[in-house]
Amino acid sequence: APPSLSADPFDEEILQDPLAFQAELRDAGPVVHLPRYDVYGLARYEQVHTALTDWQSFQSGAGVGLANFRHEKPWRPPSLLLEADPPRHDAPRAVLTKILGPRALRRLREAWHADAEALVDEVLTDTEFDAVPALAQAFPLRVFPDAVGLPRDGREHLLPYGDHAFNAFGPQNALVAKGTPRVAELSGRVNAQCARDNLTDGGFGARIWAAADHGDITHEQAPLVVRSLLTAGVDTTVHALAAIIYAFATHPDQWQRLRHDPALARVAFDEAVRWESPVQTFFRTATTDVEIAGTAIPEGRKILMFLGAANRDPRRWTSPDAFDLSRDPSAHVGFGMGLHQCVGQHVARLEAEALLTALARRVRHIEPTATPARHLNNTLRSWASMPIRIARA
Ligand code: HEM
Ligand SMILES: O=C(O)c1ccc(C2CC2)cc1
Repeated sequence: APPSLSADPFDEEILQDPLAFQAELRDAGPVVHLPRYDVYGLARYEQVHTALTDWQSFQSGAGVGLANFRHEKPWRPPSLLLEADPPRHDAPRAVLTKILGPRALRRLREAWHADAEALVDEVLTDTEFDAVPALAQAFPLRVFPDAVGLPRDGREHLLPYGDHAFNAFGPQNALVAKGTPRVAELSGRVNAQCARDNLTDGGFGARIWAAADHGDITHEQAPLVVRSLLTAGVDTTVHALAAIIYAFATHPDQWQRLRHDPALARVAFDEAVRWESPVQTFFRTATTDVEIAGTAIPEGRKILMFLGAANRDPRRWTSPDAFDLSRDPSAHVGFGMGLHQCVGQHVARLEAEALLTALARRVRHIEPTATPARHLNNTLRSWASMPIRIARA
């Protein structure tokens, strides 16, 4: 039988600072039973990579949270991408691959770089501010809803909706209870924003509906595919941008490297996603009795993949805890891997590149002015506030 650890991975102390627990998990073995939830934990890069790429043995269709959709009703209709396996997964995935691909984003590049410069100019009228609201939240909320084609009003529901959705992948703990009173209202608002007549022409949303007109997906599927963008596309990038700013505020030498070579913005984004892993965990369900690293996992059991732990596994990475722009972070699992690998990663990368390029030109020095405050979430590694001081270039 595999080793077991009695800790609760979703305990608030562990969510606040998960690194020691993740090291304990990795060292306990390639597969660790977690009796607290009767799930199997994978924290080493090799096993997480195996589970992510073997979608037949480790399925998403029973949900990618602790809840097993075969036994309990999901809190919302399952995603046609995240919580679907082939063949159901195929058409919606092909539609988003086209709409969110690097080529499709070329038309946004110039506008997003200009928006980033405008925002940074506004923010830098002060030299001390909280980077979370001022930059990490402000920039995605300035460019992404417009790119989707959302109306101006009602955007304030996106962050709390996503925060609850990411909590809901975990157990029914206090973090989920915190969001429950607002679920009906938030869901109503977000679902309304997926309706065709609420989406402006040319945006990602209208293009999803046009794909239904073209017969690539059905008109019943279209609003759910738009919902995927609204669920996955806001909180993730907000916390990734916060992670990038935190990484550079605490590694001034790396900031100077970026300033001298702005082309490093792209690798800086992936290194920050590896180092912080804004999406920390996801589950899979054993499709049949399956074996991984010599451990038998019975059909129907949940497997908990610690993406953040895999991204800091010393068996895979040299000096994993270092934030280092000279490494090649491209094999990180911060966007998943294989069939379900993040289809929105190019959108996220473009947002980060635009903001980082604007900051690198204007800011000579960044430093924390107080201990930053974590925002706790069952799935997201996130920040509530990050007070910094900058020196203008
Ligand atoms: C830094 C920001 C982001 C991070 C860290 C992130 C992370 C991830 C991860 C780990 C997965 C794989 C889930 C799994 O294997 O079960 C994923 C899938 C997905 N992401 Fe992202 N994501 C980010 C940004 C975005 C954005 C901006 C969008 C939309 C524009 C998006 C849309 C999606 C969708 C639709 C899926 C499901 C893909 C599928 O199941 O085929 N993500 N993301
Ligand atoms: O399709 C969705 O609704 C969806 C929700 C959350 C994510 C997380 C991984 C970024 C991905 C997709």
